[in-house]
This record gives sequence, structure tokens and C-alpha cells, in this order.
Amino acid sequence: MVAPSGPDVSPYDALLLLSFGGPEKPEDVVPFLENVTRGRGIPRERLEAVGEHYFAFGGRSPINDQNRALLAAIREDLEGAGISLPVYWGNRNWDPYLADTLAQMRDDGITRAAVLTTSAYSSYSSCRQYRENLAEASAAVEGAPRLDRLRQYFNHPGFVEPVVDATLAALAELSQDVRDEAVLLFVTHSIPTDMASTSGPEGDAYVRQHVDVAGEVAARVQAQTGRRHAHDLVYCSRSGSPHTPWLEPDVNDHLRALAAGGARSAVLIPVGFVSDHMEVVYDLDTEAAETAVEVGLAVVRAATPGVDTRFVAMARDLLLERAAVERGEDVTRAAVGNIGAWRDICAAGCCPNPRGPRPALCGADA
Ligand SMILES: CC1=C(CCC(=O)O)c2cc3nc(cc4[nH]c(cc5[nH]c(cc1n2)c(C)c5CCC(=O)O)c(CCC(=O)O)c4C)C(CCC(=O)O)=C3C
Ligand SMILES: [Fe+2]
Repeated sequence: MVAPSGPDVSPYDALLLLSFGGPEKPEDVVPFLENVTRGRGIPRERLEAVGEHYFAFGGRSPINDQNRALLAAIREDLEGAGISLPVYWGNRNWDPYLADTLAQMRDDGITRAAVLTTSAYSSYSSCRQYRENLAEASAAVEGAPRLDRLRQYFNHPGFVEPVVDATLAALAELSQDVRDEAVLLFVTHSIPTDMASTSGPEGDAYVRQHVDVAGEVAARVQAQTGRRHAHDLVYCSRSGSPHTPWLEPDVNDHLRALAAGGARSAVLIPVGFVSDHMEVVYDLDTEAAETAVEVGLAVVRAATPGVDTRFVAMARDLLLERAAVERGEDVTRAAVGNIGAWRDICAAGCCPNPRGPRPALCGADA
């Protein structure tokens, strides 16, 4: 056998895709929601409403199939680049559970893996929570491989470029008489304002990262169309107690305000999501679409990165970048916009857990 001649992935002997997980049949829905919300104080009415969203889709979230497709696409991309590396998949909240995957990796002889999460931005929910789950699952599995979480990639061109093209394609779907005036609405998951203000090493990273990506996408769209579209950052999927402030405006409220102000069209760009999660197919394609009809706005939704070849290749780029860093080599880190490539190792105490400190991997405080 001739050794593969592709790029050097050492010190890694595997890549792990870490995601949220979702139910796949009606019986899964309640236990899944219990997994997600244990100890979170989410009001019962909110849980029942979210359960109904899942039941309306036959009890099946789109997220697992999207991850299966991403996994297949990453394997094919790595193989095509001459990299022979096993790629695993584990979830925080549903089967295949992270701890089971780590046990499988150990049994397969894996000693050190790079971890790509399906979450691009910084905050407790989108970053540290994943790192806590890595710590917890590693502690539960004797002989679990060493894990290096790859950097947050909100501003990696492999994430941003597909969003630009999806926005252009969505604009093209609007009828010509309202296209040029369409407002670009960048949509992301709302989080409690306290969680937002403590995100990242200096605070406010969650919103600043989204504002930067939105500005970059809007500028690139303008460069392509020659039209300057107004753009806003709005939020979906608010949860929690009504007494806790969460990031606003809600996408539905904003659509109503736009219509009241005389706007006729908008493009919803789910920039907070890497693929068509439940938040996208329900909160945007169902609920926000109904709001748009109600107020008479022409609205189209831009595609998420999904399995766009550039997004898939980003996984390889981040893997090779980090492998080189771990070997002590200099690297060029791809990033667009004004913030710069995010750090590999999270700062001590960043994106704190609102319920108090817990062990987390892949940070300066690990
Ligand atoms: C920032 C963020 C992301 C993006 C980053 C990332 O991708 O991680 C995200 C993703 C997701 N959230 C998801 C599902 C849910 N999130 C919930 C609850 C919550 N999310 C929060 C934040 C986020 N969530 C927060 C602050 C809560 C309150 C409870 C808590 O403090 O933890 C609840 C409970 C019911 C409810 O309260 O809505 C559910 C069911 C799914 C799966 C969807 C599918 O099935 O396709 C995905 C990808
Ligand atoms: Fe969520």
C-alpha cells in the first residue's frame, strides 16, 4: 500500500461533527424537549407550542437528515482532496448522542479528533454549551479521544459566500416590480440579552458577529446587483420566561413594522443557521411567511449553506488550518469582514453559563 499523498492532517486521526440533534418520530418529541430544556425554566406553554411545531412536521426535525447529508458531503470532499480520515457524528440532545460516538471512536482506536460544530457564532448557547457537552461526554467515556474544537466560523468565506449567493437567488425570485426595493432581513436565533452581552471574550460578540456578517453580505449583494438594499438584523425563536428580556426585534414584529412603514418586499436570510433547522422551516417558512401574507409584504427566504460545496470545503480548511497550528506551523486564516478570524482556544470565562461555571473543553480555562 502506498500512503495517501494528500495534505497533512496530523496530529488528528478523526474529524467529529457535533450538532444539536432533533427528534425523528412523534414519540421522540417530548423526550427530546426534556433533554433540551432540563433545568432551563422554560414555561410549559412554550414547550407545548414548540412540541406542536415538531408534530406539525410529523414529529421529525429536518436537522438529523441535514447532518447525514453534511457528513456524506464532508467525507466525499476529504476523499477528493486525498485525505483519508474517518468522520464521526454526535449530538448534544438526541441520538447519536455525543458520549456514544466518543465510545465508538475510542473503540476504533481514535486518539485525537478535531471537532466541527454546526453552530457558527459565539454565545453560551452556541459555543460554551457545546464545550461543556464535550467535557461531560469525555468525562463519561473512559479513554475518550482528545478533542480540539475548530474555531467559530461565522466570517469564514465558506460560510459567507453561500449566503451571498442564496440572497441573490432569493432576490431573483421576487417579482421585478418589488425586487430593487426589497429589505434584506438577516435572521438569527434570539437569546437572552444577558447571554448576548456576556458573549465572547469582551462581551457582545454574538450581536457584533452577526452585524459584521450581515454588513459583509449586504455589501457583496450590492456589488453584484448595483442596488443598495436596506438591511436589518432581526431575531426568531424567542423562548424563556416572558419576564426575561431577549434580543429583539422579533422577525414577525419587524415585518409588521416594515409593512406599516410602506415597505412592499423583503428577503429573509437565516444567517444564524447553517442548515434548514426547525427554526427555519417553522419559524420562518411557516410563521413569518404567514405574517408576511397578513401584512401584504412579498417575502422570500434565502437558502442556508446546507451542503454547498464551499461550506463543505470549509470543514477541510478549518481542519487543515488547526492541524498546522497544532504542529507549530504558521497558517493563513481565511476570514471576511472586519472582525478577523476567531480564536482557536476560547478565552477564560467567555460566554459564561448563566447557571454558573461548569467544566468545558477547548478553552483557556479548560
Ligand atoms: C443560539 C441558539 C441556537 C443557534 C446555535 C446552535 O445551532 O446551537 C440554537 C439552535 C437550536 N435550537 C434548537 C432547538 C431548541 N432550542 C430550544 C431552546 C433554546 N435555544 C436557545 C438558543 C439557541 N438555539 C436558547 C437560549 C434556548 C432556551 C433554553 C436554553 O437556555 O437552552 C428549545 C426548547 C424549546 C424552546 O424553548 O424553544 C429547542 C427545541 C435546535 C434544533 C432545531 C431542529 O430540531 O431542527 C437548534 C439547531
Ligand atoms: Fe435553540
